[in-house]
Amino acid sequence: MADSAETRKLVYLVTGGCGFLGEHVVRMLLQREPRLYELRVFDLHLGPWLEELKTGPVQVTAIQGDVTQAHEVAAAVAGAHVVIHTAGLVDVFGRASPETIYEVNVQGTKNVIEACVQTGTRFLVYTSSMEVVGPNIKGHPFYRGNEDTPYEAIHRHPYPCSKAQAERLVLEANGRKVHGGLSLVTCALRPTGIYGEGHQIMRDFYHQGLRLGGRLFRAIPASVEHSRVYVGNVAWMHVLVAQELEQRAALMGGQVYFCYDESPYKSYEDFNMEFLGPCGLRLVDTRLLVPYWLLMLLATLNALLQWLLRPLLLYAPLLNPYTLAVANTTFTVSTDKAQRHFGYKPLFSWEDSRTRTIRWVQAVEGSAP
Ligand SMILES: NC(=O)C1=CN([C@@H]2O[C@H](COP(=O)(O)OP(=O)(O)OC[C@H]3O[C@@H](n4cnc5c(N)ncnc54)[C@H](O)[C@@H]3O)[C@@H](O)[C@H]2O)C=CC1
Ligand SMILES: CC(C)CCC[C@@H](C)[C@H]1CC[C@H]2[C@@H]3[C@H](O)CC4=CC(=O)CC[C@]4(C)[C@H]3CC[C@]12C
Repeated sequence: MADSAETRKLVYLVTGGCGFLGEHVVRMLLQREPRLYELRVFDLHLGPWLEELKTGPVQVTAIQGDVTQAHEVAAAVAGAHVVIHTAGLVDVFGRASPETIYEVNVQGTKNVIEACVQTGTRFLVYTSSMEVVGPNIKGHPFYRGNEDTPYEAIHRHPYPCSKAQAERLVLEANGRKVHGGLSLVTCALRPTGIYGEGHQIMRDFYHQGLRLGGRLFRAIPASVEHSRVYVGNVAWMHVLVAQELEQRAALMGGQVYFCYDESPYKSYEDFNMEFLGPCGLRLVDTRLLVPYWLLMLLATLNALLQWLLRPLLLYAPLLNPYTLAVANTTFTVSTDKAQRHFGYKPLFSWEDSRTRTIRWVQAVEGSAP
C-alpha cells in the first residue's frame, strides 16, 4: 500500500514493547503496518533504541509505565485502536515472588482489559504461552498437539498459573461492550519457546559454555523434543492477527493460536546448539555420567540454595526442579489453525531464522569468525 498521510490513521499500543518479543513486534509494526499513525511503546524499562525509531513517518511514543497501575494503563490505552499486550514477568527461575508474578501477569492483564472497555479500544491481542497447556505437573508428553488436542493442563508453578489465568480473562472478555457500545474482540497467541536476536537464555547458555572451556554438558536426552519458534515469526503473527481481527472478528474473536514456524523439533539443548555450535561450543553427552536422579538432586540443591541465600543475594541458576521437569518433557506442536483462520505463513524460513540468530550470538558475544 502506498505510504500516504490519508492511509495513516491507526494508533497501536504495545505493552512490554521493550522486551525480547516486544521489540520485534514494535519493529515489525513499523515495517508491516502501513495504516500506522501512532505507535505507543509501553514498558517498565524503556530501551535507548526507541530514539532511533522517532525519525520515521510514524509517531513513536515511548511511555514508561507499569501494567499493575490501572491509571497508567488507562492513560496509555485511551485512543488506541489496537492493543498488543506482551508485557509480563517471564520467570521460572525464582527471581520474582509468586505474588509479583501474579500482580504483573494477571492483575496487569485485568488492567489492560478494563482500560480497553473504559476507553473504547476494541481490539486486544494477548501474548499467552505454550505453558498455559503444558508440560503439566505429571510430566505427560504433548506430542505434535494442536489447539484442540485434549491434554490435562495442571500447573502449580506461579508462571504457568498466571499465564493461564490471564489468557482465560482475555478470552472471556471477548464480546464485552466497550465505551461507545461496540464489542471488544480479543485473541490469545501461544508461542512455544521463542528464540532469536535478544534471547537472554541463549546468551546465558553461551556464557556458561565459555566458562566451561567451550563445552556444555548434556542434561536432557536428545529424544525429548520441544517446539521452538523464531521471534520474528512470533512478531509477524502478532501483527497479522492485529490486522485481521476486525474483518474476521466472528471467526478469530475469543480464539487461541499456537505460534509456529518451520523450526525443527529437537531437545532444548540440541536446538540451542544449532546456534552455539557455529559459535565454537560443543555439547558433551554425559547421560552416563549425570543420571536424571543426580540432576534432580542438583536442581533441588539449587532451589534450597536460592531459598537460603535470598536474604543476601539472588541466586537463580537455569537448573531448578521446574526447568528440569519442563526440559525433560516432550512438548511439540503441529497445527495450521493460524493459517486457516487468518492466512498466517512464517515470514522467516528455518534457514533464515537460524542464520539471523547465529549472527546475533556472534555479534553480541564478539565470537564472529
Ligand atoms: N520468551 C519465551 O520463550 C516466551 C515468552 N512468552 C510471553 O511473551 C511475552 C514477552 O516475553 P519475553 O519478551 O520473552 O520477556 P521479556 O522479559 O524480554 O519482556 C517482557 C517485557 O515486559 C516488561 N514488563 C515487565 N513487567 C512490567 C510491568 N509491570 N509493567 C510494564 N512492563 C513490564 C519488561 O520490562 C519487558 O520489557 C510474555 O508475556 C511471555 O509470557 C510466551 C511464550 C514463550
Ligand atoms: C536441565 C537444564 C539446565 C534446563 C535448561 C533449559 C531450560 C532453562 C528451558 C527448557 C524449556 C524452557 C521453557 C520452555 O521453552 C517454555 C517457556 C515458555 C514461556 O512462556 C517462557 C519461557 C519458558 C518457560 C522456557 C524457559 C526456559 C526453559 C525452562
